[in-house]
Amino acid sequence: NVSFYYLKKFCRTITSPWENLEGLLNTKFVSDTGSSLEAFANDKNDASLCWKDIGWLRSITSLPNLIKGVFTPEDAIKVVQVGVAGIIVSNHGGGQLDYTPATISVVHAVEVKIPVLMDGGIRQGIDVSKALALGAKAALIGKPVIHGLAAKGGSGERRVIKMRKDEFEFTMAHSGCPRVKHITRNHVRTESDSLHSKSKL
Ligand SMILES: Cc1cc2nc3c(=O)[nH]c(=O)nc-3n(C[C@H](O)[C@H](O)[C@H](O)COP(=O)(O)O)c2cc1C
Repeated sequence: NVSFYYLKKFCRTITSPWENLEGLLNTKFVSDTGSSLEAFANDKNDASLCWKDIGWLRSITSLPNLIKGVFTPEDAIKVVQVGVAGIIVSNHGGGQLDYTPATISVVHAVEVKIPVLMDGGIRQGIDVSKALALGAKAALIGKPVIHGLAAKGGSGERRVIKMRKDEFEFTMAHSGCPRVKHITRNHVRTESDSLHSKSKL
């Protein structure tokens, strides 16, 4: 069974020693009291982080800052006020809190003048088209790339990205969009569009 094989490979990857962190932290796993990796992650999370810290972040780099995890129009307005280069609409791949809405269902509501990117649940090239049609400048991919890496290493990652790119181009060709700029809001219909058109009848 191919998927079981990939799953086994994936599990082996995530439970093997964290070679990229070798020498930076103790990679020993202690199952009953939590791993040292967990302690490391907790140590890096600062619960006192707040909006004013964005100004400090901007002051220490000339690179463009993007704020990820924005989900509501209210937060998007705050992000614009603190002056970053862009927003990533994200629910962190659903990994933080169950029952958060799918990002594809909220991306259209984040209407700001800075670029809006989105991630979460991009599984086929057509999902990229949907995200762009709903106002995103770009769609980002998380877990599928990791699955490619687990299955076949670097070539697996490249293969996943190529597949998504080919599917995206296929979608564009079949919806009459020779260029990305030709993808418009009219290329998708959402549940709320259907409700509006019903109420007009
Ligand atoms: C192994 C793994 C680790 C992640 N770590 C972080 C993280 O430290 N911070 C964060 O904001 N998002 C993190 N994410 C979420 C991704 O950045 C991204 O938002 C998400 O994977 C996109 O959704 P998708 O996986 O459905 O494509 C992580 C995701 C995975 C799979």
